[in-house]
Amino acid sequence: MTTYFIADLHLNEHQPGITDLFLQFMSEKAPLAEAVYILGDFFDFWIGDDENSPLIEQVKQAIQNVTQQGIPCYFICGNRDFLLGKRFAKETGLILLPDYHKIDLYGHSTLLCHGDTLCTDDVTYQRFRQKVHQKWRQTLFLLLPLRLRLHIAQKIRAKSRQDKRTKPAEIMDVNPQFTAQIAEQYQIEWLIHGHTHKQAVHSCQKFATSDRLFTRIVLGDWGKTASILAVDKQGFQFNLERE
Ligand SMILES: O=C(CCCCNC(=O)Nc1ccc(S(=O)(=O)N2CCN(c3cc(Cl)cc(C(F)(F)F)c3)CC2)cc1)NO
Ligand SMILES: [Mn+2]
Repeated sequence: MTTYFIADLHLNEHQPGITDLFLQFMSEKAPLAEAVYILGDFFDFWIGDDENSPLIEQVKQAIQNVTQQGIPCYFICGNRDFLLGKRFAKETGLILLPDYHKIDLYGHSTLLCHGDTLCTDDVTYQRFRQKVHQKWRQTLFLLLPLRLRLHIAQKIRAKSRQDKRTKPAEIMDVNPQFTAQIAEQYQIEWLIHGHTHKQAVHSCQKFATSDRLFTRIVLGDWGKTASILAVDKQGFQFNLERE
């Protein structure tokens, strides 16, 4: 039996090819899985569970088909789809997980997260994140009419694109010291996350002094190809070597 991990599909209306890759994964691989974990930035943006579109309907149906077969599908929100909530989960059978979630993965103590919380050097982003994760702000935002939320979202996305162009690349990667501290705190061997779009397997030191290591597995973003991490009792592998 295999457990799958995917993240950073950034599903949106303008990239139907990625949606097709997801639908293919959910009809060919997921039904044979022990579990499926979606580790955030699943949608390119998300302004509330009341939003609807053919894309959202199609994706909901695909998830529901799998969860109704008794295959658990878990979701950790990303920096783009942190407003995906209980209603979406109820409609699809998705199980929402907190920002950090520890599991036993075939005998390996493993921590799952999206990865944006590990990018502590990006102070302006962390400030933005802290604000929009405040419950009262989310409640207020979700009370706004959908059209107004869409308008605000477009503005913020444009600003994000601008920031991404101007920020030095290294601050948008995980902070090694903070990541090691999290690994130590949760007492884990494996850390699986997405967000940086840099598919890789890193062997990291828990602390500068100690020789204790942990393995950091980074999921890639989806584009022409999917990035799917498959784990079973023999170990783990990515579906495709990146071109
Ligand atoms: O890699 C890096 C950097 C990576 C880039 C980080 N940037 C990034 O994620 N940007 C971003 C994420 C989500 C969207 S959105 O369109 O989905 N949407 C916007 C409006 N959202 C909102 C919510 C609340 Cl509660 C309150 C408000 C308020 F108050 F502003 F109205 C707005 C809900 C979500 C738009 C852009 N660093 O390491
Ligand atoms: Mn992300």
